[in-house]
Amino acid sequence: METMRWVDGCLEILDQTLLPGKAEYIKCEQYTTVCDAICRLSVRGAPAIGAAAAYGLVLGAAALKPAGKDEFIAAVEQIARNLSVTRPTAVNLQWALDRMLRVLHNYTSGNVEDLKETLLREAHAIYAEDLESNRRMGEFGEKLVPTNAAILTHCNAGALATAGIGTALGVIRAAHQAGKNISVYADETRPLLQGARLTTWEMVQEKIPVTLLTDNMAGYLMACGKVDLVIVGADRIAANGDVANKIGTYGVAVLAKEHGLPFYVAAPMSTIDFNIASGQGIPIENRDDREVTCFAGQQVAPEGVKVWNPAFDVTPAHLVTAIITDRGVARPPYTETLAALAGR
Ligand SMILES: CSC[C@@H](O)[C@@H](O)C(=O)COP(=O)(O)O
Repeated sequence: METMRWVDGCLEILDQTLLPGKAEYIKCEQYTTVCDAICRLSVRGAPAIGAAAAYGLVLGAAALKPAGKDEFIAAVEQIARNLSVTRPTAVNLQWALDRMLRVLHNYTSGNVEDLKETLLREAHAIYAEDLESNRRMGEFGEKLVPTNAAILTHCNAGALATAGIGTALGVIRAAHQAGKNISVYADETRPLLQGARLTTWEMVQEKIPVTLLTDNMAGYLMACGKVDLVIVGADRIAANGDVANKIGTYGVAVLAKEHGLPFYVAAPMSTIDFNIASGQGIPIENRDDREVTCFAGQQVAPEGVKVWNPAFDVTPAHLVTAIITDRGVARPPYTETLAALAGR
């Protein structure tokens, strides 16, 4: 099932808020519908947000009837700004929009209609490249997974978060395909349950053995000797290898260190932000209090209680055993190895 698809000039987004109960697509005819879908997490996961934003820009541009090219460019830049503020942490969102804006600025012909078509081709390219990048991460990462490994993952870094087989789950899929007899433990991932709702759904569909646990069970699971390694995705990786990912990832990394387990991060190069030196510079999204005070539509905390709801945390590079990218596997010191993979 595709995370999103381009049909007759519209973007259709699989509404992940309804999974696993219902698989329904939201038809986006206007870019503002894409903005809403990103904010509500109907489409989520760093690479998927980037691709959706690129298509959103195409929809916004298509609706413009400018007097001239300069006016068109200014209007598209404003649409890009509106898309870019929907979610601040996943750098793939800004990366994809920057790539679209480069096409916009480098276009030399005066014909706005042709430019709109060129923007659509770039959005398709972003989507197609992510698919291929997932495949390569799977190929590199699978080699790190021993036969019979029990793998703990957090949140959903799977097909639903990307255009292809996923980042962390892409590695898991590749290891499964290689006949390694692996099994998966999925953290439920409070508050929005991406692990319980999405990761287990993907694994069940693929017939990969999966066991669900609540987030506070991960330490005991490791202490019982039931985990061989951890693999997670990332929303933004700083130049020094500090990793921002779904809230709770940091705790899992600390636990992995305590139990002497490898902690791997799988992410495409588009997730690495060389403009940010360390995790301290990564913007962390804070979300609505109701995500914490309510559970499955039920109020579970007193009305008006103070809430802290950061959607992501930062795992320091020293807790990360290796970063599996689409260009190869980086090991510490990440400042050097990530730059080398990027050819910088
Ligand atoms: C391949 S996706 C990696 C990350 O984006 C994923 O682990 C994650 O944290 C997603 O958070 P979400 O808030 O669901 O967008």
